[in-house]
Amino acid sequence: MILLADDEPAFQRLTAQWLRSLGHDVETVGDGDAARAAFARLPADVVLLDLAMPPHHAPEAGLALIPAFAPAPVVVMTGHADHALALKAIEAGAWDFLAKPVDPDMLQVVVARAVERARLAREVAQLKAQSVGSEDMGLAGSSPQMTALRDLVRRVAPTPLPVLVLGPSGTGKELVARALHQASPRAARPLVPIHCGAVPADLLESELFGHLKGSFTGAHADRPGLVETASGGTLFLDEIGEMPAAMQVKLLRFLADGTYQPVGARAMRKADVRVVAATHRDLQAAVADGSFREDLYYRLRGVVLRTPSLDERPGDVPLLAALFLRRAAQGEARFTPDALTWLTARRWPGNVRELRAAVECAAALAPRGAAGIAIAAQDLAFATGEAIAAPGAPPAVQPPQSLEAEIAALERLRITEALERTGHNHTHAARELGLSRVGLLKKMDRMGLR
Ligand SMILES: Nc1ncnc2c1ncn2[C@@H]1O[C@H](COP(=O)(O)OP(=O)(O)OP(=O)(O)O)[C@@H](O)[C@H]1O
Repeated sequence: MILLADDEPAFQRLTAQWLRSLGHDVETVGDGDAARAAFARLPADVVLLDLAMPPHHAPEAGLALIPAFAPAPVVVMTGHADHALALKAIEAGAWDFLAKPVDPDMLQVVVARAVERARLAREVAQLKAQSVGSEDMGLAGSSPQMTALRDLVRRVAPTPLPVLVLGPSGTGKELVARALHQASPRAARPLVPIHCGAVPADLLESELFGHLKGSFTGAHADRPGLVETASGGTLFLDEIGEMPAAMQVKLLRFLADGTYQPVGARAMRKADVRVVAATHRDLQAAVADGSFREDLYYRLRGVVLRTPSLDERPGDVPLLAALFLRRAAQGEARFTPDALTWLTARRWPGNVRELRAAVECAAALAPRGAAGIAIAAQDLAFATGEAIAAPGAPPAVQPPQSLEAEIAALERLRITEALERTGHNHTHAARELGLSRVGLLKKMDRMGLR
């Protein structure tokens, strides 16, 4: 479908007639707001846009409109003498331009190219969506929990149902939202994320639903909201549990029938958006204590997906660590056996995010030998701030392997600390540790510390 936005009735009529005679579906509108609203309702494949239309008649307002139609190719129509403006439009993301009065043959060629481009973009998105069906969709892990989660994502993605993703912090809730979008028929349209807790409460409404020029101090121009930007695609409401009460009502109305009101606007608008929300908070408890609306909770939870913590699937730790190491290291890289033991023995309260950060940090700091980098337990401990070894100093904390090994590591740590504190005076260090001098020396011999 082609959206033709032009305020001259005669031009609109004749152009639409010509395009229809060439076999295209055409919808016509006479101003910028109507163009945006029509696109939000039903995203067109191609947009033909006159840059100087009501309500502003200023070409700058037309230029500002161009991104709202992404990813549809936009063909702008300018006056013959407006070459500079046409170039600005291309910079702003327009696909092509036509000079007015428009030559019908030229129009036919430009529109055919733009339609072909839109078709190719759709095809690429479809192929991508099919291929994600066979891979891990970016959600790595071979545990039964992750396999079940991926299965659910594949089943839910093609539906228009709203999805609520629940799980502790750092477990991949945003990745699930991306996988849902990528495997859905909306993949060619944008996925628009918003962190509901990061935007100040008084700005959230305008951020989500947009505003009209002059609707509040500082609103110097009309601005589309994220709902409009996500039109035809997916809106990801991250940390939905942080959404202020006043916004919860407005979001509820939008979820009920797809309508919303930009700040300062009189009329309602409509957008076709699939909503995925996520939170690490216990939403049911928030409903019980009155901080989250019950009706909104039930609207959001069309389908509930849960991302498991790493504690629930420790078997995924080596696999994820190897994945992050492959991504972070350029060239050969591996973990030493003690590093793998350390990784699986440790708990990861920050979940995959913490694991990823530790591996990336260790990979960046590890020295590169001829055979690439080998990351040891010590490097990981250093990366997580658990053991800061001074250059040349004996390793501070060894990875806990068994109770015996843990006791030995602690003994070694206490002895090296005491020696450092006493300037390597064996008598003083022994006294501090509650040992005889000979006893300390024997231990130091055994540990190779002399
Ligand atoms: N299964 C996974 N496979 C690969 N990477 C993962 C996986 N799960 C999480 N990650 C990575 O871990 C990091 C955190 O993931 P993400 O932001 O999706 O978590 P989250 O649950 O949304 O966190 P928060 O609740 O703090 O917003 C990201 O870098 C992400 O790429």
